[in-house]
Amino acid sequence: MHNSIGKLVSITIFGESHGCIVGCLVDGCPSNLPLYNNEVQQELDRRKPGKSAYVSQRSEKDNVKILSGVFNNKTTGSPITLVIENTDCRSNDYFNLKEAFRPGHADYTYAQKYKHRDYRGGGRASARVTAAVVAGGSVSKKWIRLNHGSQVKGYLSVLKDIAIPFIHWTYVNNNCFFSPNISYITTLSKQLLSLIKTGNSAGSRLALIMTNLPTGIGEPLFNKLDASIACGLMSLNAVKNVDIGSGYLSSSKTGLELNDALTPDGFLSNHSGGILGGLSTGSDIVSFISIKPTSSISLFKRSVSDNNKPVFLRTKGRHDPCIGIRAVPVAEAIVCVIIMDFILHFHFSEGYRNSNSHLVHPKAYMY
Ligand SMILES: Cc1cc2nc3c(=O)[nH]c(=O)nc-3n(C[C@H](O)[C@H](O)[C@H](O)COP(=O)(O)O)c2cc1C
Ligand SMILES: C=C(O[C@@H]1CC(C(=O)O)=C[C@@H](OP(=O)(O)O)[C@H]1O)C(=O)O
Repeated sequence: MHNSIGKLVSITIFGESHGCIVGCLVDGCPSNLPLYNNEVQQELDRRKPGKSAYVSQRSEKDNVKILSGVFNNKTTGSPITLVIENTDCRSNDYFNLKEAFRPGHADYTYAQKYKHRDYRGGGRASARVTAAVVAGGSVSKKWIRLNHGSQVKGYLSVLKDIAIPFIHWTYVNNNCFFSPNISYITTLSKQLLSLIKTGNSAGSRLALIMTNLPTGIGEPLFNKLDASIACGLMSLNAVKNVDIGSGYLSSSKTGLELNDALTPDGFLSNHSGGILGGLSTGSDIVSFISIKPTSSISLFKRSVSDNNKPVFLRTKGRHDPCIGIRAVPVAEAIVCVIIMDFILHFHFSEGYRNSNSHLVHPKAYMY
């Protein structure tokens, strides 16, 4: 099992949904980064379940403990260990999955590979472990902001067939959908409540914007910035597609339409999503992810038992009707780790040492 991501700075996550804890080891964070417990907690509070009628009703406080790597509220340069206790598990809900596989979850594939599966709440395959990603990512989030003024921000852009037009960032953290448009709250609420009532779930799409990045971060050819961002995002539970800039729409465009023209003041558009040749252009990096509907639904569906007998299965437990809502802080967190890793690499590059040549910040456009 591959539990780490990142090279110069990395996070390694551990724990299961219904075990004692989940946690994260952050290795390679430079010393002297001011880090307070409440900063990590703030990020965890954005993600935790049980906060509204529109998410999993599992009631986890997600209180984080910093066990190592921080002394007098500053990082020491040694590994940072962050742990979060699991306090609201109801493992009995999962006993029917001991010998049968939920359609759409990881039960079947884990059983095939490991031959010994923790079926309680999805075990290691549960998005409970994304709490650990958010805790670890909060360290990178702070580091990139303090050292480069860079930020990674996400929002819900589509819920099933409802496209949510972006209005302003101020709305995003002030409603329980991470919606950038306050006039859509009633529509989103109605859609979700009717899905919850019928025991069904919905897919979604998130937008992620990375601002104020140095020009030239990334590592062509096999560690391109876009490839690494996509790898981080696709590593998250339930993410089925990543677009960078115009993404899949690029295939239906002409060169004249898609090429971002350059002027002495910078780029005139950002169809590239802020990345050319695997390196950042200095424009905002723009990415979208598509997330599948929650597989654990309370409607019956055909499946098989582990001795390959047909069964008709519905899932118990407390599940998110739409994963994308709580995935916003998770997606931000993993991208922060990747960006910090590349910025650390960038510190060894010519572009960084000869900062009079390439470190200009051209005009950055969001779309
Ligand atoms: C924030 C978040 C919350 C999730 N909540 C649930 C959930 O409540 N129930 C569920 O079945 N899947 C949920 N998932 C998705 C599963 O964890 C995921 O589908 C499963 O691990 C199988 O992996 P895959 O979808 O990437 O193939 C969630 C994912 C994320 C990112
Ligand atoms: C616990 C969390 O999310 C869980 C993710 C999840 C899954 O299958 O991914 C299934 C549910 O677990 P349970 O059935 O034990 O409530 C969610 O609640 C969390 O995000 O902290």
